[in-house]
Amino acid sequence: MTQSHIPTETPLLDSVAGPSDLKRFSDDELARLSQELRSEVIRSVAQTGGHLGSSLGVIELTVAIHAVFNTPMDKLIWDVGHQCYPHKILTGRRHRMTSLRQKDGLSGFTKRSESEFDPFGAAHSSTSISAALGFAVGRDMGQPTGDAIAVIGDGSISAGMAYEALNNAGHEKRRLFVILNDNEMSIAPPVGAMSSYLSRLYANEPLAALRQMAEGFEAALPPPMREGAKRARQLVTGQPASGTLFEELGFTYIGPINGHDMGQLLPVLRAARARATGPVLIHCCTVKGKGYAPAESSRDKYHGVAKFDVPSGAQVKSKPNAPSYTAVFGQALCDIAARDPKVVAVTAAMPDGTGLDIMAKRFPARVFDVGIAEQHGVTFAAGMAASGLKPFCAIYSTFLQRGYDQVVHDVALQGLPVRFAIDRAGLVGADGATHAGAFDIAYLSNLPGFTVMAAADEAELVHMVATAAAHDTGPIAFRYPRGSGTGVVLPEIGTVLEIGKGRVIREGSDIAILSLGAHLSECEAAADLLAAEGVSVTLADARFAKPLDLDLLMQLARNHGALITVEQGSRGGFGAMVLHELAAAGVFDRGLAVRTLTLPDRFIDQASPDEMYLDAGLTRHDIATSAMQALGRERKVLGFQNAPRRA
Ligand SMILES: Cc1ncc(C[n+]2csc(CCOP(=O)(O)OP(=O)(O)O)c2C)c(N)n1
Ligand SMILES: CC(=O)[C@@H](O)[C@H](O)COP(=O)(O)O
Ligand SMILES: [Mg+2]
Repeated sequence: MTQSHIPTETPLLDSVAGPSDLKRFSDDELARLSQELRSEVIRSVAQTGGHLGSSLGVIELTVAIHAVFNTPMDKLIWDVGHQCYPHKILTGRRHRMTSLRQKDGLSGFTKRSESEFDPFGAAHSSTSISAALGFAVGRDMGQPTGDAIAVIGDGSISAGMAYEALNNAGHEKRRLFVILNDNEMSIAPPVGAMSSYLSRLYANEPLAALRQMAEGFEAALPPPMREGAKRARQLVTGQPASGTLFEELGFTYIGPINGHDMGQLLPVLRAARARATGPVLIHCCTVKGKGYAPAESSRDKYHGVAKFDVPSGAQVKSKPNAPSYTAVFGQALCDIAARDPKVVAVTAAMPDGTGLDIMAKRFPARVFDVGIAEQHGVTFAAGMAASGLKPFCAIYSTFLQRGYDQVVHDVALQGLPVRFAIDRAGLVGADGATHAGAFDIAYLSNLPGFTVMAAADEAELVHMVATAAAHDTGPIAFRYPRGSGTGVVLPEIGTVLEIGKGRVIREGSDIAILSLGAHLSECEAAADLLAAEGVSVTLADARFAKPLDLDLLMQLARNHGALITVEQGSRGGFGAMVLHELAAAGVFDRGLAVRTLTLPDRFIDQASPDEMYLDAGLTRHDIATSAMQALGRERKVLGFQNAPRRA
């Protein structure tokens, strides 16, 4: 710690090329740097959009950690990674911040391939403590790595995986730092007993001053804080080193401390770093959106924002021509819930993102927010289904991956009628590969007894919600993409679809395109391109990946020279199911040309959804080109390849 020496008019941030530069700043200068960093984050995210509120809440924490620890030798692991913008600025990526979340730009999360200061990639929550413990073991087994520090939010620590890691870390007793960034917010207001417990930890005024539970840490703190710590400990527990859940699990618990006060953060981190021999949990209280009034005063604390005007905080949002799939689902489910009191719904911490907020407003007692707990959410829904209720489990495709064994073991194996509403199916844009809904068709269609639907447009989605509500004989899922629908007229009330039946959209004779889900409009455009080339196309919407409409499939196979399947999903999904049936029926023996258009066998980097589908080879031109190739009319393909593509 040195005295302040840099003139106040000189921006400190300009002299920071990396975290090592922070070591020469005094504590006052680190506090000054924090303010500059806050302004920089606001200025930068105003131009790009992104996860602003969470990043503003960890400004001081980021500066303090980098000032005290020795990254990248020490491994700093941000849970979810959506709060890592100040970390990116301090770790040599300031000049690239205007590219955040765009094609070829900086990721909105931590990413190993992006920087040595991102030792572990993230975007799905609650993984940080496990990964940090892995690094700690690596260090203890001689790997060239230093301390491991996990920073995890109060929302993310509600997930089962975080408890599993705490449990294991408490048992391992290795030197490890967990910083609980408690801003009393998840995406939505936090829920659950753990959240209430954390609130109680600092609701008590003596604790709020400072709770310092270990003798060693007390001694290392400056005298005024030491006294406060002793008093707090005795007041609360009457005895040293026990009391909080974390301590019972084997951690040394420090806090709660004010995560925006460098006067508390720096000495506590220094003391912990100097003295820790086992796992330590430092409980920091922060404010989501801290220091930017529009964020602090908004309901969602500007968790995720579009580009915005800095003085007013007004976000630049384009006016969509059609309602979002999410809103259509939320309203359709609410309408059904109004008619059927057995309908209930489950969200894992995303009531607004899934559209369940609509039903929650009208039927609050029938919508269950379980916190970030997809695994529990699925089995909880299975239990409700077993009791005779009609649960809709609304989880993004990418996050349902977390609950896969529960889908298999608790739902499918028992044939329970849980309805899975799978939002964000397909490529989602700025959140990138971590959030792509790529795999659900594959991972659900292979399960015996599962019914899997995909909505071609928002009217179809309304029908699928009705179909799922009426389906009592086993699990059923329907998937739909992020963003606005196609603008079709919505039915007043959904029609229950015949299970396993597709529909023909237009009839032709040369080639059949069999689409599953929201790429139907792109297939229609491809059919138009082909028609302009003199190719007559039958276009069908499969509606069901499982059970497949075998009558329709065989009819398409019989009556056309080639068949193309198209889906917004990975290999191993709809196309694979079709190939399996075609092979079983022996159609290849009769010379049918088949192509399956899926996402490629690689992860697609962030960009706009259109750019991502272009990268994936799933544009109308790709579909038309494949069709021409399947028909053996190679020369015509050139025309399509040279045609302008969507940006
Ligand atoms: C497994 C998983 N489920 C859901 C999400 C969506 N999600 C991203 S951030 C977030 C809230 C995190 O809250 P917290 O950890 O308290 O961080 P804060 O934003 O408050 O800083 C949620 C639910 C996710 N990233 N991963
Ligand atoms: C960090 C995270 O996982 C969420 O905030 C996610 O970015 C939300 O995405 P949507 O905007 O699609 O709801
Ligand atoms: Mg939080």
